[in-house]
Amino acid sequence: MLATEKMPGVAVGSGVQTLLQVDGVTLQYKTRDRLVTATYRVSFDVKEQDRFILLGPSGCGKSTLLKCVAGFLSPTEGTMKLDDRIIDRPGPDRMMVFQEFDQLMPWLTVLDNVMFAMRRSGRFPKNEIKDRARRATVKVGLERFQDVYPHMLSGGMKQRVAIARALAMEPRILLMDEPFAALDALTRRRMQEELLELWDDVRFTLMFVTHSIEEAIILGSRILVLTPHPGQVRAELDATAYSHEHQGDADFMAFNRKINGMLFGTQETAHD
Ligand SMILES: Nc1ncnc2c1ncn2[C@@H]1O[C@H](COP(=O)(O)OP(=O)(O)OP(=O)(O)O)[C@@H](O)[C@H]1O
Repeated sequence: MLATEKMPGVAVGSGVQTLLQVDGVTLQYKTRDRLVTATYRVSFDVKEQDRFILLGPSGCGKSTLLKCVAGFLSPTEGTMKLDDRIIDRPGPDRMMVFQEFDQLMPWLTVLDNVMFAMRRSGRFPKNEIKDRARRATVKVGLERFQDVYPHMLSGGMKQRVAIARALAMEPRILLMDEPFAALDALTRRRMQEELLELWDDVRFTLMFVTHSIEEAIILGSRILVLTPHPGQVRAELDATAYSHEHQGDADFMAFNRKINGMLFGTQETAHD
């Protein structure tokens, strides 16, 4: 089935286990002369197989929240738990997928790129690494490209390698911070479609940061709308009903306007 259809009847993220619990999280940076509050008392849950979007204006703390999930910084207030365990450091159960253009090592083949992080982590028996890496590339549909170098791949394929490399570490959640922000509109759309297709095949749990309302609606199963700096939760929305095919539809446009109003208007905090 086409990935961009969001599968009516399949309850994405519902009835499945809560993976990540964020409870009243305030995040701050201490600089030499001031304290910057990036987010204020943010709470949300991410369930297995969610495509969970953090959406908000520049500076509202989206990246900071993602870094906290990754374990690079700790909350000043509140807790973050993954599988009921407090997150207090980085770990292979949370893999960050970086932007397409800086994430693969150009001198290594696809398979070697996937194996590199596995070797470094020391998590897997040496004699299993190659097989595991092969399985990860097969999972993302790149079995015929294992011995190819990154410059021979399309942008979408490079993204698949980066995701294969992350998935090979068997994370509980994939974290992506505005990976498509620098791309032209057509490429961006193709990458979004690729990501959804891959999600359809593999059903990983995804946390994705964007400040594009449209991208959030297309990619997300759930959208957390944050207020301007410091970020607070304005709303948590179900976006399972919308995808690329619905982009010009009245419903899609109305949903877009609703979110736009939440971000830039005066709408009250809401949950639906
Ligand atoms: N290392 C840092 N030291 C001090 N302040 C920081 C640091 N990183 C981010 N900030 C501040 O924290 C706030 C949140 O930043 P963050 O990058 O998380 O926002 P964002 O929503 O991801 O923004 P954007 O969409 O522009 O990437 C901003 O006011 C930013 O200036």
